[in-house]
Amino acid sequence: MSERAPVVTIDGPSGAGKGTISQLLAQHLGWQLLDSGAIYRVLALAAIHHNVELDNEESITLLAAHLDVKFLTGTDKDPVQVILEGEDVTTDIRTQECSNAASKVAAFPRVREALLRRQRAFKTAPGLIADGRDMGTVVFPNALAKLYLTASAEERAQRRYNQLQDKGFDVNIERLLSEIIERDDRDMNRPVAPLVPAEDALIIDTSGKGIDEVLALALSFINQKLSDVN
Ligand SMILES: Nc1ncnc2c1ncn2[C@@H]1O[C@H](COP(=O)(O)OP(=O)(O)O)[C@@H](O)[C@H]1O
Ligand SMILES: Nc1ccn([C@@H]2O[C@H](COP(=O)(O)OP(=O)(O)O)[C@@H](O)[C@H]2O)c(=O)n1
Repeated sequence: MSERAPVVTIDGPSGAGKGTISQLLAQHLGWQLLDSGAIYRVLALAAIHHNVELDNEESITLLAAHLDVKFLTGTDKDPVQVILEGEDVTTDIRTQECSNAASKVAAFPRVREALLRRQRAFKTAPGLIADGRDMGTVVFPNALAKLYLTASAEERAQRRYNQLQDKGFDVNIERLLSEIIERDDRDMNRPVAPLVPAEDALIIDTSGKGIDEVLALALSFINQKLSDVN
């Protein structure tokens, strides 16, 4: 692990474009990528597989401490392949059930604590792009550049609807919108590591902006920060 590897954090609510921009940045810069949401999703799936109640903080914390998850290089469609206890769960963790369950288990302080070291271990040379909800506020407070992406709930629900349909899931836009609003509310109002922009984050409202435009804004901010330290 490198103490000096630069970190760029990308936080924000569901469907804001974090995963897309993080993958493009990681490719462009040749840096590591941490999809922290995938860790909470895998934990939720493990709880469901092992019949652990989602409201039992102690059992979920134990599961988090012993979570057997691997992230492998995937395909163009799914650049990261997620393996839980030897099983490929790349698609399974993207269901609406798993999204909602992830946001429930993520609200427990001890669960978050148990996953901290695992997330920080992703910081290796030449640098890290960290995607999540508390990357710039809690996990990497000294990050070189912090971005906070957002968009209207309606636009985020529409994007997620298109994305899930493309993956072959059967989805309902009204349900998706109400679940996104409910999940935003839970993520923003939990007692630990709530979803909030870091004080020094650049906030980008991606409503009405294309992916290329958001990427260009992010890259110019990161390049400025990189040139400030060199
Ligand atoms: N600026 C954008 N404009 C339009 N669609 C976008 C934009 N950013 C991302 N998307 C699309 O929205 C969907 C959700 O984006 P994603 O990156 O998974 O969001 P998040 O990681 O914040 O939940 C993806 O299908 C992606 O291609
Ligand atoms: N750093 C993070 C990342 C995700 N999460 C939780 O995990 C859930 C799923 O995260 P995600 O990033 O995969 O979700 P999407 O933005 O892809 O919808 C979120 O709703 C959060 O509750 C978190 O608490 N902290």
